[in-house]
Amino acid sequence: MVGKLITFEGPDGAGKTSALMAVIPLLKAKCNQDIIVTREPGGNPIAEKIRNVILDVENIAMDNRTEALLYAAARRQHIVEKIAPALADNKIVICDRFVDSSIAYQGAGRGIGEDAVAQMNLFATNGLTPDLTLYLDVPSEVGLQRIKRNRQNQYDRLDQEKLIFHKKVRQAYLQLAQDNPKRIQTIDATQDLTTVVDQCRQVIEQRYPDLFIV
Ligand SMILES: Nc1ncnc2c1ncn2[C@@H]1O[C@H](COP(=O)(O)OP(=O)(O)OP(=O)(O)O)[C@@H](O)[C@H]1O
Ligand SMILES: Cc1cn([C@H]2C[C@H](O)[C@@H](COP(=O)(O)O)O2)c(=O)[nH]c1=O
Repeated sequence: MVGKLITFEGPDGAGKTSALMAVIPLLKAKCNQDIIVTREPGGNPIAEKIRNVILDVENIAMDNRTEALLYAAARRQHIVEKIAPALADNKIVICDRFVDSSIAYQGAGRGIGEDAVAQMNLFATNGLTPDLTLYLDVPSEVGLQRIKRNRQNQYDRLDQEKLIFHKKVRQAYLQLAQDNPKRIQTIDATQDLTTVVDQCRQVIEQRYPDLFIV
């Protein structure tokens, strides 16, 4: 594969989607390669259907390992249908969440174990790993407060989890960032959105100076 896979990660309410949507036009304006934007779980029709099942607030009976397997299944379909062909076509794929989310949420948050979830995802990804990950870090209280303030009518099954769950997720992300300092760049997402967007842009442009016309 010759393109680049760049992922955005972070706890719920960190501002990943907002930052990603704002940074894409800035990158596209300067980039000499095609950029596609996608998300997990989802990104193609089958994976979006799996997303709806996972996040449905009515599915309170869902077993933790079932949840982990569904995220991995959605990921597999997403990679096969969308990510791998785009990378083979030399595109830059920017993805809202990827395997790190499973390690943090299912591995740590649900308590399945980070190593077990990483192993399970190896089967789904066949070893595909992001070239660069932007981890938008916020304390769990801040992320949840943002969602409560602005998105209360769109609470999904994961958003509804207790604070302790979200704190475990954040700790796992911080550990992942510490263990993978070259791949994962941490951005303080408590800053205002303009600053966060500017820092995301700088990290990507500085990592790949050949791709951007400065
Ligand atoms: N830097 C910021 N400062 C204050 N509010 C922000 C900031 N970034 C995003 N928000 C607001 O926080 C809320 C959550 O943002 P967003 O949906 O982008 O987060 P997210 O990380 O994608 O969340 P989730 O993973 O739960 O979908 C939105 O209402 C957004 O307007
Ligand atoms: C990919 C992935 C996601 N999750 C969680 C994280 C969020 O709570 C939801 C996805 O919704 P968002 O609008 O994209 O934030 O799912 C997870 O637990 N495991 C995963 O692998």
